[in-house]
Amino acid sequence: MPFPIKQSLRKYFIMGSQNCKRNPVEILAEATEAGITAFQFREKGDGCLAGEARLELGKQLRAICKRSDIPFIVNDDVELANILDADGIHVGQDDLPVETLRKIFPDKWIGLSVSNACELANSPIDLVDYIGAGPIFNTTTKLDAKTTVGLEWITTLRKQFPELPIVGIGGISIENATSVIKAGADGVSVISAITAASDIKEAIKLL
Ligand SMILES: Cc1ncc(COP(=O)(O)OP(=O)(O)O)c(N)n1
Ligand SMILES: Cc1ncsc1CCOP(=O)(O)O
Ligand SMILES: [Mg+2]
Repeated sequence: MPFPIKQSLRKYFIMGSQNCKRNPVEILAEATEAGITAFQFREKGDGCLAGEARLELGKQLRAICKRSDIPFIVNDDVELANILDADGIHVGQDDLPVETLRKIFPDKWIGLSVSNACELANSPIDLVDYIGAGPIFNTTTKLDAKTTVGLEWITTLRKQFPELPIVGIGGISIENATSVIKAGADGVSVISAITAASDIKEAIKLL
């Protein structure tokens, strides 16, 4: 993995076509020009693409990340991560276990969502490359999001794991992003702060 992980987590954009009011390929191209540091393809939820259409979009988004030299992470789907030659995969607590994933992908980044102390106790942190901590604030983007955990969750994780790459997620905006970093995260991961922005480049600059 040629990318420095903590720097890559700094402005981590997550998106699928279901999050976009216009062409996702154009949105990602603008976002990379504006300085996002990593991208996660998350084609999931109401109105998302499936089958060939999903794969075709994935290929186009993957090509943009390659051109822009930023990591391309696939959400949940091992087969898609393989086909698209992703740099990493992001999974949650109900997805494929990290122990299995690490055997399949010895060299790809594995990101794991950790939302509370119970999940943390059951997570093989030594096998993951980074943690997605949240939802930090209220979000309407993910309908089945867990209970909002607040900035305290970042502080707690950082105290326990001084060196672990941590990215905050959930309801992160231009206005509150700094508080997530001050709490100890290496970066912010956002969907709507970018996809719903009237000026994507300005939003990324302000983030
Ligand atoms: C960076 C990052 N953090 C958390 C998540 C959420 O993953 P998960 O809990 O598996 O939920 P879905 O995204 O699969 O709905 C994420 N995707 N990225
Ligand atoms: C995928 C995900 N996981 C936890 S909250 C969330 C959605 C984040 O979207 P937004 O940045 O629009 O709140
Ligand atoms: Mg998942």
